[in-house]
Amino acid sequence: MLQSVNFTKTTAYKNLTEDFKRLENKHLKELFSAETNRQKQFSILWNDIFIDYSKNRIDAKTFSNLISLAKEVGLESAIKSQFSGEKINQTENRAVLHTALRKQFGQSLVVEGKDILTDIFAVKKQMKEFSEKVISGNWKGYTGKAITDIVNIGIGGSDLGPVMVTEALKAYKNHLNLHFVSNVDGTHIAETLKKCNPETTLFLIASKTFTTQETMANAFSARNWFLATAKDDAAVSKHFVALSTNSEQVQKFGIDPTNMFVFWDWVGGRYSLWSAIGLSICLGIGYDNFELLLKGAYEMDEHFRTANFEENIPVILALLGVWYVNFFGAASHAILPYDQYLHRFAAYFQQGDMESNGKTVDRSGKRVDYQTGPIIWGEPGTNGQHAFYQLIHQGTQMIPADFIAPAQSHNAIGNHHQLLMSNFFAQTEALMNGKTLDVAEAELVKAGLSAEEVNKLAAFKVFEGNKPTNSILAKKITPEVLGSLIAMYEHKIFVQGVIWNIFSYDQWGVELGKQLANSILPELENEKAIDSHDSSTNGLINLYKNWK
Ligand SMILES: O=P(O)(O)OC[C@H]1O[C@H](O)[C@H](O)[C@@H](O)[C@@H]1O
Repeated sequence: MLQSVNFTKTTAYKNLTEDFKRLENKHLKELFSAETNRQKQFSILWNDIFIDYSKNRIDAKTFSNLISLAKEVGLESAIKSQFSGEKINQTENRAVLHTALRKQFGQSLVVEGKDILTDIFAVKKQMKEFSEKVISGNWKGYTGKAITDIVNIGIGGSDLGPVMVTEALKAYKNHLNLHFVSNVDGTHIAETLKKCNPETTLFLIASKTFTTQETMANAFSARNWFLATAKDDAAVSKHFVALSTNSEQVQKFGIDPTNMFVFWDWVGGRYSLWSAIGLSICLGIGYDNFELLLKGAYEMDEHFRTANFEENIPVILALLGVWYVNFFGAASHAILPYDQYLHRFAAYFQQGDMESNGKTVDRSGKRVDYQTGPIIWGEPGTNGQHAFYQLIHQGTQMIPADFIAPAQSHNAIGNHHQLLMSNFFAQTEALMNGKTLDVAEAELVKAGLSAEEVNKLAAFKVFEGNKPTNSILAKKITPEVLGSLIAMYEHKIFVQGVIWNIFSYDQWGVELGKQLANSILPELENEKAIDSHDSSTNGLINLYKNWK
């Protein structure tokens, strides 16, 4: 079981406090000139991924104290607990075993006396056979036509992962058109169905619980739309399949149990793309590529599980994050992929990270007196450069950022990739070095400005620099590399949760809004004025009722 340790009371934390005093006002430029082999010291080449964390505000001593922190909070045994299937998600009394889904054929994992890989491999086989049948055109719709369009209906973890992965691996896409409907806003399903033909559309109803309001509403609307043309309940089985842990609800909805792809309560929603929830991935890029994605994740699992902390990528990234959140007071962390295909990567980890570590109560049930999970955000470069990088460069907040780029593009058109990469390299360099007042003045003088104008303008052209970044350079974004990158962030999140002494695998914080929406829903169904809430909520509801 996970130990409950307040990391701010450890010796390592005390030492880090001293490190902070030493480094708080030290410029990264100074650190680089003091250590000529700094990149070598603070980087890891692993498979086809290179992690350069040298542009961080640490020195060798801080690095070693951060590693000690991981040791002191019992990270080693926490990793063992997670991988072996202990019920570390204590508030839900569940194991956390998305890593089991990535195990390779021929392996086993016995949890509570049962080899859980037997069931996992059985579902994978079902996914392989089904996806191959649909892709080849052998799976026919109710009028005998092959499937052309797949609509995944799901939300949160039953949507974001498949969306992100199928976008990231679009270069591997086959002929099937993929659509994702998540929002309960009728616009989402309506606009999607406009593009589909009921005879050739396959719906995947993706929901771990099969009770999620948004997903069920969209699923019922999709079925009504389908039956309006098919006019035969028996046709549903050729066009609707379920990805879920809840067979009872799946059957109630009317989906044939043979069309159900199961997973288990030990797969957290935001960690479920590796499970049956990944069926849309198999359909979109083929089962073999899905297996490669799992393989890449498995390799990262093995690295995380076995590498010394000093060489352990997720552990190091997590510790650097803690360093900025808890010592420098960073409130957010940016994920900035220089790859258009990764345009949903940051959005995916908004759920992955913020739903996991957005907690205020520690594992003993007490309110924490330190900061926990940061706000995760980001957009692909170079678009972000022309939008929000201003604040990263010259704003008052410290925003540690991960820059991710592939050395090889899937679309080598002209010199596009060189243009992209020149920006990737330039940004972290600029964030680190900044621009001094002297340089800013000299540039203005060179541009022919008068002394007075130089004096007026120079301050605005100064970049303090000293902004920490990680550069994550991959050879190419293949399914395997993507799998490794996703698993890398998953483990980073876990490590941070262990250090912050919080439960990373529950998400009680999403419940209150759901509860209140359920109590408000019947109030919207009649014309009566509402007075059961505060004046703001009553006023809003009543105005809505007047206007609708
Ligand atoms: O897969 P489902 O059971 O439909 O859940 C979908 C999503 O909704 C929940 O409210 C949680 O916030 C998410 O963690 C989950 O992924």
